[in-house]
Amino acid sequence: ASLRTEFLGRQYENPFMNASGVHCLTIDELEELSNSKAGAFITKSSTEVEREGNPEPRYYSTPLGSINSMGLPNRGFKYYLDYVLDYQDKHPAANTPFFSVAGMSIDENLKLLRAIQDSAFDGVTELNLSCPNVPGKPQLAYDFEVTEELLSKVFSFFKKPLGVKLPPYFDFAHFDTAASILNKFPLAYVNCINSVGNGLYVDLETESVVIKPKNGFGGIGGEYVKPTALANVRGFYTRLNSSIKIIGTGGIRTGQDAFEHLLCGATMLQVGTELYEEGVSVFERLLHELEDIMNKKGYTSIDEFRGKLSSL
Ligand SMILES: O=C(O)c1[nH]c(=O)[nH]c(=O)c1I
Repeated sequence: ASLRTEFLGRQYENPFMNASGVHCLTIDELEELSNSKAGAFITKSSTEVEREGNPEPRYYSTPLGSINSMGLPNRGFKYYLDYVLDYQDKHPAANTPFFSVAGMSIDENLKLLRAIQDSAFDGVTELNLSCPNVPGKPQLAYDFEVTEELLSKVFSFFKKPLGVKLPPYFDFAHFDTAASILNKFPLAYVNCINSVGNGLYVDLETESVVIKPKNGFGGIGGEYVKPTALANVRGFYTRLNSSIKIIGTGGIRTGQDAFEHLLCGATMLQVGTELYEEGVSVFERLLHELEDIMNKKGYTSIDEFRGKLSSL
């Protein structure tokens, strides 16, 4: 079976990539991703100015996943733009890394996107509308009016491929409203889901929370979130114009999880918690496990089953 994937007119050896935020804060981490079996990779969401992020401990792994309240630490927009432009020059034949942006305000998002539009960047941009961990900042994509206002301003000038990173939704009315807004714009894709916001993990021994920021509240990832991730992938796959592709993120720990996301309609697949725990070797394991499942089922390409989830 072949895992070759076409996404936004570009060919990828396989659909796997890192979830923004994991293993992508420094050039060393980005280079390790570039040299791994990942089909693609993406930078840490950046803001105009470098950020320390929240006080530690701010990430904690559990048997079933993870909780994080990193607080948008990043080296600043210029650090990542310089990296991706340098990457384009050094690897003219390869696919340029994806670039993630998470401005702290509408104006900052517009400023960063204008800079990308005016630059030589020829890759795909991901606008993060769903960071749950900046104290005092609600997740943009839970405010439908602001989301629509931002996207209409963005698409008045941004002409390069742009996707949005969405938080999980939990109500059909929200799927319907979000999709009706997103369908108004020439979006390249939606990425479902970001971590499930503001969960709480308790340590029995210490009778305490496990991360310092926000009294222990943080975004949940890993096995806990797969049913929600699959529901959001499927919910948008069945509501959005077919021109808007889906990136599936959330709970991908095995080839089986990857297969399920593809069956629900995902094209690219992002790995967060499992990559954090296992390192970049996770990609080799995942693509072999996915290939084995496809061979057992008699599929030679992903196109044969993508989106073909049956109802009863
Ligand atoms: O705390 C973070 O840095 C963070 N953590 C997440 O789980 N998702 C996000 O989009 C972000 I920007």
